[in-house]
Amino acid sequence: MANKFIVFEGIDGSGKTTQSKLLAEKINGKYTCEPTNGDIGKLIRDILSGKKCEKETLALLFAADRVEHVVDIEQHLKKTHIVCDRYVYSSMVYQAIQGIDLNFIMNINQFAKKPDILIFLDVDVEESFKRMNGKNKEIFENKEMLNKVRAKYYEIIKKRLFEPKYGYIKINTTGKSIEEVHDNILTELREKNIF
Ligand SMILES: Nc1ncnc2c1ncn2[C@@H]1O[C@H](COP(=O)(O)OP(=O)(O)OP(=O)(O)O)[C@@H](O)[C@H]1O
Ligand SMILES: Cc1cn([C@H]2C[C@H](O)[C@@H](COP(=O)(O)O)O2)c(=O)[nH]c1=O
Repeated sequence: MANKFIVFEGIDGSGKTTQSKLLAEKINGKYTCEPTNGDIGKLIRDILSGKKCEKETLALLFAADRVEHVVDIEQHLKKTHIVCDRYVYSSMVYQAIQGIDLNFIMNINQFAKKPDILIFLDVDVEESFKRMNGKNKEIFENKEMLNKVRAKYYEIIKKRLFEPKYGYIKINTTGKSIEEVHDNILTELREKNIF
């Protein structure tokens, strides 16, 4: 069976990093994330922490970071599964909400590799704020914004934009423990015969 490329998406504080690391460990895969820890990813994190930047520049930086990331993903897929914490769908959501045209976003990300599955971790915004507990999120730190982000994820999935090979898994994490969400994910992956 070929190694799988699995992507986690969801609003800030939905549990992506927690769950993607748990899944990567469970399936002996490699955890990766966007923005990456490379030079472009580091520049993006500087911007996200408050450095001024035009929204078009940020969209291009995420796409540029993704160019390097996709090369890395392709290499590692030869040897192991990949579990990715945020990917092109975050650009389709966050940059679109910032006012960037979706066709432009898809065009600058046209090289992005389609994942095998997208796991969308849904959560009530109120709960996500409690979980983030003051984490410094300059650009996207308000409930109205995160509600727009959540709605945009639903829109993308409904329209099946950049549809993964085996489709989507949607997990509602509100009121669930980390372990319960992890178990839900494993169950859904087995039901889709991903593993
Ligand atoms: N199901 C859960 N119940 C309660 N707390 C959780 C749950 N999942 C994650 N957390 C906690 O919520 C916080 C955010 O989790 P995590 O960093 O995994 O979210 P994230 O979606 O990656 O957030 P971001 O997009 O902001 O990086 C962490 O402190 C984590 O321990
Ligand atoms: C990949 C990607 C991310 N973003 C935004 C979404 C988040 O608010 C931050 C990343 O923060 P995290 O705590 O590391 O998840 O960046 C974006 O706007 N566009 C993207 O493509």
